[in-house]
Amino acid sequence: MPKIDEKLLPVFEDVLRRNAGEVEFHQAVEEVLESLGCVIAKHPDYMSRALIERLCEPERQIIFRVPWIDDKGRFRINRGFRVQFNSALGPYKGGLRFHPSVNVGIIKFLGFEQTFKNALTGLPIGGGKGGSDFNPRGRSDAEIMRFCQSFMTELYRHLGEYTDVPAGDIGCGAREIGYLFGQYKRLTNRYEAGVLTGKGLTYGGSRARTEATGYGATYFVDSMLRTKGTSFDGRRAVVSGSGNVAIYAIEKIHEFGGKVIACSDSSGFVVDDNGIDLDLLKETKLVRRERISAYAEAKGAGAVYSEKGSIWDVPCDVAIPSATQNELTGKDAKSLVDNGVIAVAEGANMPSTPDAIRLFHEAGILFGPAKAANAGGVATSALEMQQNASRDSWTFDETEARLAAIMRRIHDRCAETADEYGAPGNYALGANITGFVRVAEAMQALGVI
Ligand SMILES: NC(=O)C1=CN([C@@H]2O[C@H](COP(=O)(O)OP(=O)(O)OC[C@H]3O[C@@H](n4cnc5c(N)ncnc54)[C@H](O)[C@@H]3O)[C@@H](O)[C@H]2O)C=CC1
Ligand SMILES: O=C(O)CCC(=O)C(=O)O
Repeated sequence: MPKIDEKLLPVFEDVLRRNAGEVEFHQAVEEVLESLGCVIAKHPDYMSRALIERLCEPERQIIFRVPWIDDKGRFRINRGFRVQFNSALGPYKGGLRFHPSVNVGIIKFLGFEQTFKNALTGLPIGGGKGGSDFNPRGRSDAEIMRFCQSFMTELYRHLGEYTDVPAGDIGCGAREIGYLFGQYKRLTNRYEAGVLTGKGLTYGGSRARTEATGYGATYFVDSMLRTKGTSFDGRRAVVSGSGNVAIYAIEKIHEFGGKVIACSDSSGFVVDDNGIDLDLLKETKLVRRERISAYAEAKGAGAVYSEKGSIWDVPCDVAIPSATQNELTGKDAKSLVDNGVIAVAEGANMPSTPDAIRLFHEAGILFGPAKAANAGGVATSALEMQQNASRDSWTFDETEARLAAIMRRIHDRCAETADEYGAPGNYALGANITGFVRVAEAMQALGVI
């Protein structure tokens, strides 16, 4: 199994030393470096020009205080982050995560991954990520708005349509993007639509952006299945999470003729053998903002809620982890493989642990890594920027057709690169190398940056 090439070990040791304790960032870097031994053998100049070291060091890291007042008049303080990772290909681009677990290491791993993912889309976007340890759960609308306004009151000076363009992520959806955009507009006195993506359709958002990550992951799986002469038709799928990515992955799988039989949230999971009722799931999660247990209660017969065990023990043909990092362990991967899974694609960022990925590769199943499989969201954000720049607004079908074409291209590029480097079918290797080479070539052309 791949290990880091000895020429790259000093780079990794440096990352560990300079970013002590940032375990998710270490994990993300290690996974990419394991793929790059064969690249530096072909391109020794990448080493001599320190391109890999430069790529592991963010261009800029911003950490700031976010003070706000809750509904009871109490003063609250959160910490805000924006890691502007790499702008060789375009303005920094990547979401904002609002979740109590957020820290600089998590934002750094996400920004690092984003840089390669954005490169893979083939579109002119650099990589960045941000967020806060703010917990939106149980907060009123007014509290969310005050928090977002305070967050933007610092962040706005670091943003711009040619500089850095955030979007949503966990805990940051259309409502939060609206409040953030409103405050940006107030502070700058500019209607700079291209400064944020994931906007509402009434003020410059793109059709299909909401659906894009989940739809895109499903297109990616469909492309992988086609290489084996098969499809979603009649297949059982499990999708973890029940947020933005999960909901629209479920929607598209159903359109493709598959049946999603389980989904989850951070408290437990639901198995519904008749297939997840998407209208009820949307009502539960997007409108009433309730726990997934409320779905099972409302659905009644056929739907079983559980807080014990793992969603990955539910037998399925296709699995799309779409909740959070490291949610699918080696043990879960073994269970999926033993139960006959044929394809796994990462809707979330880094949801599979290194052990799990190793097992999927050893078992020879189709494995779509996050950088490729969930790139549809950011790609459609780039399409939103295009529409904003040309003051245009495309139809849903036109935008989705572009998304589908981008996902098929990403799939094919990863597969071709894997073939070229002697590892046919290894999409993870293909994604890492394709993304890396595109950024490295641009950095090389731009001088010592
Ligand atoms: N929204 C987007 O366009 C994109 C999101 N992603 C990634 O997809 C994943 C999900 O993001 P969204 O759907 O946007 O967020 P969301 O906030 O809409 O939904 C997150 C879902 O994950 C669940 N969850 C969170 N922590 C969990 C845990 N520890 N265990 C089990 N479930 C947990 C939540 O209950 C919720 O159902 C994240 O890894 C995010 O970085 C990746 C690409 C684009
Ligand atoms: O749409 C975007 O700019 C960011 C999406 C994102 O955060 C991700 O791909 O993880």
